[in-house]
Amino acid sequence: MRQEWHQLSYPSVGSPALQTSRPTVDSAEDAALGLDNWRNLPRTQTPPWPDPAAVAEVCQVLDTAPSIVAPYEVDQLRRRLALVCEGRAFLLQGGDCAETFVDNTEHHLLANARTLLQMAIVLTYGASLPVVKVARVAGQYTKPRSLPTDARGLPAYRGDMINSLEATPEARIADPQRMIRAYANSAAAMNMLRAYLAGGLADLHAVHDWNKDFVKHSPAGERYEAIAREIDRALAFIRACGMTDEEALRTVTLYCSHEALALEYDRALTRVSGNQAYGLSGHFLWIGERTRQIDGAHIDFISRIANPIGVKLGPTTTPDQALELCEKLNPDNIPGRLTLISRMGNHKVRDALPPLVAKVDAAGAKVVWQCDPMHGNTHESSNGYKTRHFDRIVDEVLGYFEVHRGLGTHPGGLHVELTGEDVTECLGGAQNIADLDLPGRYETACDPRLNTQQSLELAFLVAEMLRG
Ligand SMILES: O=C[C@H](O)[C@H](O)COP(=O)(O)O
Ligand SMILES: C=C(OP(=O)(O)O)C(=O)O
Repeated sequence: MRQEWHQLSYPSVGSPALQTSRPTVDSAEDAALGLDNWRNLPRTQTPPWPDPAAVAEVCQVLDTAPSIVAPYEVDQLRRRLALVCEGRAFLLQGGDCAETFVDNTEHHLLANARTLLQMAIVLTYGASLPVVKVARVAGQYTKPRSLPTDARGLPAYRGDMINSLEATPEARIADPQRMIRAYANSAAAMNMLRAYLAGGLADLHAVHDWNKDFVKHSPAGERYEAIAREIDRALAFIRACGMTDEEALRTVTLYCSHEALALEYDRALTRVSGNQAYGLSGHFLWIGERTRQIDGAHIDFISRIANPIGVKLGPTTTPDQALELCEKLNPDNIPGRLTLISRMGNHKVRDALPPLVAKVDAAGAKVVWQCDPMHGNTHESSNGYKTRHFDRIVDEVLGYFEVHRGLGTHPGGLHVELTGEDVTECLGGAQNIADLDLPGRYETACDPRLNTQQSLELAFLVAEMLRG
């Protein structure tokens, strides 16, 4: 039976009692689920924990702690992503490159959530489709690195879950106690977001008012006025019909996601529900470009949990590798289970993406195709900052739409690094941020993020692409 969007919001009346989860305490069950197989497999980007016994002790604490998310939410997200897979919804995923403990504040979390919601309204209108909203939040505390050391020769910063950004040899030692802090921060973040989202943060009219403000004040606002006016008229129509009290207009579900890199953490927060394992450290977990080896530890772990999952695909991915990932990660070909996240770079997307999409599509593999226009477009500015240019980001998205339109597949979504703060980390956009502006507010702990204005501008441009 075809399920519609509104039927996926809550467990339907008459559904069985809410399925709860439990820690994996039975070793026979553990073995059957294979949740620890990864421990014997080749693994890259392993956190350089100095003392394995200390890691085990921390994991024992996390093993029985309440999980960050619940299995029914994870299932609900998978069903929503199935609609994306079928071309009946769009996926918007975004947030910090690296969350930090110090920035896990009410102000920062709400600013990021608000920016994502603002983008979602514009995209909903542009695509005329429901938008599934997934934040990089409540667990995005690990980073894969290109090199083991930084420019000063210190051990690389690997995310607050592993070591500290502070540039001293002591602060860079991997400390497993940080997993407990990451867990506590993630739980607090989800608690706060759930409360504000239920209390009106996502009210459609209020969020659109913020967008109108953006259009009014942005130097490029004129270009977006037409779409903003159309959304305005649509909302006025809804109001005139007396639908202002509709639950759907006042609340949204915002799912949380992070890269499953520190497998000790994600394994410790895995629980069993029914006869399946769920990675309950987040709703959606993904594997990065640097850890997607088909016989490696990360792919093995993620293959064993029931969550919707993603894999990043860079320009060196071969069509055979893409298909192998589908076969290994989604053997039952469940729509919504697997998202393939292309991050090719704007110069390569038009050549590198088509063979992958064609091969996966020809094999009948059901996937969500999502575009990450950030990670293939990083360069160093003339004054030494790691940055990305807005024009290249937009061009990669454009290339991604062209490829999917050419092949008749659904360009299912966007994955971006953004913040609701007025930072100066990415170049260009209507504010015309230049190399010399970068030091003004360059605050990221790792990679450059779009600021609020650049994020909204991207949403308006994508809305134009979706309509056109
Ligand atoms: O966010 C992604 C990666 O962690 C990052 O791009 C790697 O950065 P590096 O090349 O500075 O190590
Ligand atoms: C590290 C990331 O991406 P990638 O694996 O694509 O480099 C990321 O999204 O944070």
